Amino acid sequence: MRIGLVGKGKMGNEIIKVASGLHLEVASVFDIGDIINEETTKQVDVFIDFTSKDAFLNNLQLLLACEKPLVVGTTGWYEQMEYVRNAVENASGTLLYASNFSLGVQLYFRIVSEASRLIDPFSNFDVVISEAHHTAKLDYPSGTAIQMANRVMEMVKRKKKVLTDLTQGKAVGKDDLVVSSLRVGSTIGEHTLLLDSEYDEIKLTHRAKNRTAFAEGAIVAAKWLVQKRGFFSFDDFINDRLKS
Ligand SMILES: NC(=O)C1=CN([C@@H]2O[C@H](COP(=O)(O)OP(=O)(O)OC[C@H]3O[C@@H](n4cnc5c(N)ncnc54)[C@H](OP(=O)(O)O)[C@@H]3O)[C@@H](O)[C@H]2O)C=CC1
Ligand SMILES: O=C(O)C1=N[C@H](C(=O)O)C[C@H](O)C1
Repeated sequence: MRIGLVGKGKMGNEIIKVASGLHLEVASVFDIGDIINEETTKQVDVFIDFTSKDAFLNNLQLLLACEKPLVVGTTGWYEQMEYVRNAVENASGTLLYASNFSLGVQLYFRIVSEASRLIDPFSNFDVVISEAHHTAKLDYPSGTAIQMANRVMEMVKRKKKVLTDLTQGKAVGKDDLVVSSLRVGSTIGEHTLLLDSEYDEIKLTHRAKNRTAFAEGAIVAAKWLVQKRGFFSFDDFINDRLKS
């Protein structure tokens, strides 16, 4: 499998390192300003994109026109999910996305769902999400925190609205699910689900120690995707693996 890497930043460089350890070829690297077309992507079997929301959305049609599967690690674009899904389907293309390619986070997502299900009947507990990342991160809340919030909203019936920004002079409602973002130093990624009552608190935290798990997950997903066609999330891959 020959990888076409889109974006050579922190994650792009990690993909190059992990791919080399797995004896996989990164056949082409497309950084900002590089041309993506049929000619320049001849050597590529699958694209892996770690850029930015704007870069990903701007490159999407160009990438689909190359008729290669596309693994998307880039976050920040989930409000355009339907646009992206339609673009992939109209092009009869193949795309898999994840907010977080760490297998530990995929396990954590399931723990978040289960904790939310358990706390649902106990209305004396509030539920809050927080995330911390490095100061260079462009999007907030993190894609991972958005997916945690989706899981909480699915299970905790008293939460009606996700609140990612506070308003001066306005208190937080009991039915608001607060998602708070902190940007500090070179923090790789930390997510917490906090269950808080008058008497005690339960904190469930996932802390990434480095970026290797993100890169490994994206490469494993790329290997799975080259056999497929359609629009997928990393959950589809995990569920498929759990079956076999
Ligand atoms: N799903 C997951 O597991 C993970 C997702 N992420 C997400 O991945 C994305 C990238 O993260 P990270 O690597 O830390 O960010 P970086 O800023 O370190 O890297 C992004 C790279 O993309 C380049 N770029 C910008 N525009 C384009 C373009 N049009 N075409 C090609 N390359 C372009 C940037 O170039 P320049 O610097 O010159 O602008 C930069 O080199 C973010 O959205 C982040 O949230 C991050 C970690 C894990
Ligand atoms: O920008 C990052 O660095 C990360 N982004 C992802 C996200 O937005 O959830 C995943 C990881 O936490 C690192």
